[in-house]
Amino acid sequence: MNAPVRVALGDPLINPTATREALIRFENVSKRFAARRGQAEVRALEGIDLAIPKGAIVGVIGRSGAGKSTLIRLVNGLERPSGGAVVVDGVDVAALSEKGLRGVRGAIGMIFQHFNLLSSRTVFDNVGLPLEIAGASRDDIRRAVEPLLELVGLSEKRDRYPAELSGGQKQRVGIARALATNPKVLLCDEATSALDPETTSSILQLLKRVNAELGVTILLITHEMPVIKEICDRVAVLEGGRVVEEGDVFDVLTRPRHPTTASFLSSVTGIDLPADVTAALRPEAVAGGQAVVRVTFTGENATTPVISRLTTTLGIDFNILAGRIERIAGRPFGSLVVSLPGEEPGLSAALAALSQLGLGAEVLGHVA
Ligand SMILES: Nc1ncnc2c1ncn2[C@@H]1O[C@H](COP(=O)(O)OP(=O)(O)OP(=O)(O)O)[C@@H](O)[C@H]1O
Repeated sequence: MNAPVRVALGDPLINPTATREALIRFENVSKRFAARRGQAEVRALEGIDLAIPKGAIVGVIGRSGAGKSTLIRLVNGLERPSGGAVVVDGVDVAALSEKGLRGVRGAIGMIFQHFNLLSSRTVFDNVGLPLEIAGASRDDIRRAVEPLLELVGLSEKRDRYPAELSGGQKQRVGIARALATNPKVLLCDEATSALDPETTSSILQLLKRVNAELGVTILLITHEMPVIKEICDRVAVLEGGRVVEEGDVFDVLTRPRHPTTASFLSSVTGIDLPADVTAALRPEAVAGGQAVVRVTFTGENATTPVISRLTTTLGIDFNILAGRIERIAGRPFGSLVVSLPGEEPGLSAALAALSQLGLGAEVLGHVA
């Protein structure tokens, strides 16, 4: 028998600045792109109802073509909805004129997958650009830009040009520029998709700081579940232009209700079984064989040694085939794959006992 698994628990990490009050609200929003030259009309978004709480970091995940870019571009009026309302800080941006939109855009910063920096301008001048456009004085620009360069760790690169920077540094410039007008909202359009995993992590940590220290509400779109897992408080899953699942990140990632969500999850909460076990798995019970069961446990039920509870309660030994403990939204989530006697009624009794302990249990298959 392997040693009991002990899980050290901290308090759930809840973003202290997030409130229930919505800063952005999508109300029954639809977006259609008109038919063009032999192409049918595209229904990019349908019936979107979504609230982005003030101070939260909210992620929208979906596959290519799900409607993520369209959704985020509705917030700053880069796209207009075909129906419904997009309310930002009490203002329906869909109802604004171009002039009205320019006013609202100052309160909304945006960063992009490919950074969108001006190659002929230095780091300092890229960051100061939105203020320059707004007519700020050179002194005011300096007073705003210098602390932002400090925040993103690029004070020493202020006179460099984008071509002299790494991808991560370019995105840091993008973030500083997006913050120059002191926005309430930061929109992130696949902001880490062009970066390697380590750089992605450092940019996500920077976004977390921006949220915590400046109180900026963040709405990000991504096709990568690890991004959601690392920094978001809430997540919405978009599929075919509709929100198919939405909620607190820990709840959605540990108890996905929609198959699309589940399919995104294998990279963050799945376990790779040993190849010989995978190859031997069969759907039906094998006489005298073992059932392969995935047992999951969350922060609430992981305070005591999971394995010893199972053996003392169930009175049976079993083998651990694989296991891993994740942190999702700052809270522990563990998965163990075990094999135990697969014949009935013993198997059903074991599954019922696992459930009574508050543990998730899913039979993955059977082996001889
Ligand atoms: N300007 C446009 N004209 C016509 N169709 C469009 C336009 N913009 C987007 N679409 C269509 O709307 C749907 C949603 O596109 P969108 O770019 O929002 O998806 P996405 O989830 O961001 O995809 P990706 O991850 O590939 O960027 C797609 O079918 C796309 O082809």
